[in-house]
Amino acid sequence: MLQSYSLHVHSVSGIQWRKKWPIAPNLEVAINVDGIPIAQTHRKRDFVPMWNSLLPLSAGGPTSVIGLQLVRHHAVGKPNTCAKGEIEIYVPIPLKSVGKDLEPTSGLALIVHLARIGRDQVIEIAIADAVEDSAVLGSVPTSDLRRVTGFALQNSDSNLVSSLEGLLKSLTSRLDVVVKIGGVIAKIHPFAELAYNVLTSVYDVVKKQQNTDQSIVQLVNTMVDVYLFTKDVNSLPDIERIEGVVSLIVQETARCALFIREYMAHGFAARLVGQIISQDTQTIQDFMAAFHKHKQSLDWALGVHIAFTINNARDIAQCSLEVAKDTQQLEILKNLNPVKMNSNRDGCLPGTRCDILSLIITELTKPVSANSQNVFWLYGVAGAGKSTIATSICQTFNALGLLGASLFFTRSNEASSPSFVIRTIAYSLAKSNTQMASEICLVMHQHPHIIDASIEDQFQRLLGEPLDQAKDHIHGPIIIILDALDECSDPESRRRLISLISNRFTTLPLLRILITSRPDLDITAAFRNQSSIVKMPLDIATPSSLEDIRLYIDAEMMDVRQMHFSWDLDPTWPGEEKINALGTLAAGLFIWASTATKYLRNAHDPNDALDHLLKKGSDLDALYAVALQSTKFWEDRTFAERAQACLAAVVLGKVPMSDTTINALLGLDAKKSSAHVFFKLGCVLQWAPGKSAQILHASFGDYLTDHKRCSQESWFIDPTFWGLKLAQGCLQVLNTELQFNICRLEDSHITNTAVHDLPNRIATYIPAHLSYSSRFWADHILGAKWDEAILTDIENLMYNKFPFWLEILSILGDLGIGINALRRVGEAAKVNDLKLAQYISSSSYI
Ligand SMILES: Nc1ncnc2c1ncn2[C@@H]1O[C@H](COP(=O)(O)OP(=O)(O)OP(=O)(O)O)[C@@H](O)[C@H]1O
Repeated sequence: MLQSYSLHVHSVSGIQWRKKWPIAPNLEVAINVDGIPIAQTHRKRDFVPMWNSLLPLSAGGPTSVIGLQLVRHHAVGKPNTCAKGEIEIYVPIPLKSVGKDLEPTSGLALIVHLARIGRDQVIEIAIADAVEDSAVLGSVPTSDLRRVTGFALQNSDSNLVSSLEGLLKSLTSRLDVVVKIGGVIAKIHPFAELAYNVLTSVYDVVKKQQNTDQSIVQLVNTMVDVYLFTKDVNSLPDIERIEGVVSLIVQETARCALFIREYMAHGFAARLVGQIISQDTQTIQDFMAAFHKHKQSLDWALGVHIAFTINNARDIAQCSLEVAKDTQQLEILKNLNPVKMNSNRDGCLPGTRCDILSLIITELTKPVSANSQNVFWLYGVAGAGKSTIATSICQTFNALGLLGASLFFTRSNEASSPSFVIRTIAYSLAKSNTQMASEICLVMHQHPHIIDASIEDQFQRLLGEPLDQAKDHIHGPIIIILDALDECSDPESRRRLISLISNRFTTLPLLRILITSRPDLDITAAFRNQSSIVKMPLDIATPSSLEDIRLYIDAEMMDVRQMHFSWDLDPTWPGEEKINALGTLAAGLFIWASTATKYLRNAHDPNDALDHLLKKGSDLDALYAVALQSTKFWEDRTFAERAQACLAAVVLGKVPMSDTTINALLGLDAKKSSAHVFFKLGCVLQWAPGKSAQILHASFGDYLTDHKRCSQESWFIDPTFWGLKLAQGCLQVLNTELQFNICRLEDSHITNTAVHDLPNRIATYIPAHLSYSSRFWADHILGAKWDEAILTDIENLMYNKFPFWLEILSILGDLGIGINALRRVGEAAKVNDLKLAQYISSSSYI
């Protein structure tokens, strides 16, 4: 008798082509049953095709074999088979009869039908099974799910509930010991506290429930066993001795607690069904294995009395979030063209910001539910410490494997643009979760130009839909951090992003989004009345903020004393009274305390410098003035101008530049290098010879360029004046250094991708200052006041070097920048020089 089947041909993985074909091959899958051709998929022209074809099949008997061939079609000539494989429909397993029930026979076989099915079908089968069981037992003979659930609840083992209750009680009390003794150990405390809070909430749920699962009881039992060490460790030195292992254990506990909470939230019937899906079962086993391993490490560390750390805790149990390993997927994902915006700073000094960190962690890890608030906005004045808090949160969730994406915006980074945000989040999510990776790759396949779409479209296709599809494979919250949103471009450019965050991000309950920013008008206006956004001001005047700053100053003084070792300062220098006085002057502003202590570190005479600081008062501008004044640059007019130019390049530069690049732009030679300026500004700039110079804090750039705050000072940087100077520097570089075939390519007709050593050639022939000038000259020119000299420089570039400029942009992969720049300069030229404007508008058509 004929039996019908459906075959879903999805895609092919692991293809390695022998040759690099210039055109994607045309591929199809041909299907036969028992050697007879039955069907084929549509052809797909792709190196990694996805067919997604559903094909009906018929087979004659239990031994039928389905043959599948990957066939390549050519423009001319016959198609050829690249790969083939077979599946048997039935798998008979030979059995031997045992016992007395069966006659001995040689042909006894169990026939197994193996097929992959979807989650819905699994649930259907499980419910049908449960209904059948209940019918056999004669209690609830109905197919109604609710009644099946009720049946399952009534018949579950109440002993398990009480044993889980008992175990959780003892686990939380042991964890409480760790929270208390680990209170000041930053490595342990946030994780222990999170685990404690979550487990307490699980305990409350369990007390109310009438049922539970054996596997969860076993898991909690294993954890309790690991925490036996709390009985022996009563003193702080002891816990410090085993700090490394304990830190891993509490991280694991926090992860596990979050998983248990999500798992328990699904209700018994759903969990019963979930067992069949087995993903949760696998996760539970992974956790058990990890805890056993930690227990061994701990026993060893306690036994041999040495501190012991295991690197890479995440290797041990990759539980809820897995890394996308498929290299082909990674290749596809790279087309999202994401940007790197990681935090490269330190988190909070241990012992500071404890309350706010704990509050944020609790908010971000609240149970997933459709109507909970999932966007958390921390706002406060410049330098209050928001980004440092965001960094600590980022580190905490990264260690827990729950960090989905983190974007730390900075004004000096061209990547801090709204257009990169959604695709960078999508890329990071895909990298942290295999299911998300598959879903996003599918979107990229269906919408190859998605990164050129509007951010609303990108949101829907790259976040909304994939998260919805992958939701069953995501345990618990995924944390997204957007730090310093006010530094993401300007209010006009980020208008749609802000609206997306306040209206649409709140519809993604699986994501927990921490946003930090200054209370800029556009952001405040958008978030103010949005009920699904938790608003949290970072108040600098609270007693705990003041105490945190005092702690910070105290800790920083150790560095100051070390720097000034030749002064033989007392180990308690400058004494409690002066530390308190500095704390009072900082008035809750971390940036004041941080700049002040850096100033003391770099000062020639620490005692003099400290007295000077104490006299100046708490104004941040006054502090910056003290730091700048102390360089003594401003007494000599020529030197002052050079220092000002160097600072302007750092503050107005479109990307961070090294001292050598800045020298080339400003026409400074080695004797007058910008390095001399940067060397003396360690308390406000981050710089090392040959490395890029960046301001340590955005508020310093604000101060230097604010007419109202420092126009009377020699260091004031008027953006219109210095913007023009930088534009002139760029144009002079371009007019001198641009030339035909700058990278010495053998053939100028081939594409960039065909030049295998292009990166080496770029490094050799295009120095950083030439690349910077090519990309940003037009940005500096806009908003500046044109004069005769700059007009001559622009004309020179346009009439004499224009093709070479386009060539360099094309090599750098930045042609888009050139076209945009031309358009904007063309508009500005209309006001200044009509002939040039006409020339530019005709070049724009090239
Ligand atoms: N808890 C902390 N522990 C140690 N240092 C801190 C802490 N908070 C802030 N700082 C220091 O203070 C400086 C300013 O803090 P941060 O950059 O976090 O402020 P912010 O509120 O994000 O400022 P802005 O809004 O201007 O970006 C940091 O560079 C850091 O050195």
